[in-house]
Amino acid sequence: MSEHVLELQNLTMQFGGVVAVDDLSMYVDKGEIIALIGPNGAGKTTAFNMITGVYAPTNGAIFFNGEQIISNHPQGNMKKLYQGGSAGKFPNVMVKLPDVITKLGIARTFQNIRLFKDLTVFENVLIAKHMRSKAGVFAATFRLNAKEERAMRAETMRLLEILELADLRNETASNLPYGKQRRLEIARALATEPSLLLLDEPAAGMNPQETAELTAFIKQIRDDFKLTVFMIEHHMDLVMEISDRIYVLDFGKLIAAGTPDEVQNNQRVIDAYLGVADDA
Ligand SMILES: Nc1ncnc2c1ncn2[C@@H]1O[C@H](COP(=O)(O)OP(=O)(O)OP(=O)(O)O)[C@@H](O)[C@H]1O
Repeated sequence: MSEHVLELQNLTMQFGGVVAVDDLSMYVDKGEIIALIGPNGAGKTTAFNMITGVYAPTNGAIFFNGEQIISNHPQGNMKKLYQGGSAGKFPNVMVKLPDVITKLGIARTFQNIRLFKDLTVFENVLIAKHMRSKAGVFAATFRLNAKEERAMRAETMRLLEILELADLRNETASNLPYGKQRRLEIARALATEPSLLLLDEPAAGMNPQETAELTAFIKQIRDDFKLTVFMIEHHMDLVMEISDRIYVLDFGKLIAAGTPDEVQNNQRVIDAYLGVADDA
């Protein structure tokens, strides 16, 4: 049994003959900010998609707080096609859908911002809150539980205040400046009360000023919400400043892991990635 908040064991994701993630093993500990980096197409988002139940891995297992939550081995046609490692190591099959993963306490944001663009800031966060509620969105829609609904509205307001979005609560999401949309996306993730927050390129499209603000913001929410943060990011300034440890993927394979100093000085990483990263 693992004691890590998140542990991936020999994860492989194969799309037909394409091995997107190849035998990836790694862990994230409580309170850490961990970055997953690598060139375009290295398999980073695919790794997030396996952790959050979007894809069932072709092989391997995922543990959350020491408990196995996902496990699989090549099945059907994939038995012949399989090119990853560690075949035969994971006999049991355990699959979970994204909403179940969310309820366990793992939340994520996406590379392309996914908000309800025509709804207000408040409504966007309130809907995310319902994801975690016992009564669910159905009950909320038909006002089946007025007391719970009131509590959720109050919690939504409190969250917006902490994240400095309260003044914008009645603004339509699509009218927000880009940096605030990203912040709202993170607010939506936090509304589901996660203990582990996955951020997929949170600084994508941001200018240096917005990136610097985001760096401080991620540290702040890690502390305020007692989170563990696992993020994919191309902005090396942000990654090097904020990360406790960094994992580097290249063509689906883990090529390095270590502190920012260790990774920056790793020749394999320099060859594979860092030389081009700042242009990304
Ligand atoms: N649903 C899918 N079907 C087929 N191939 C896929 C699918 N999703 C991802 N891939 C392939 O898997 C590989 C890894 O893609 P992925 O998006 O995980 O990389 P990435 O490291 O997140 O890249 P980027 O930094 O550009 O976002 C790529 O070759 C991609 O084309």
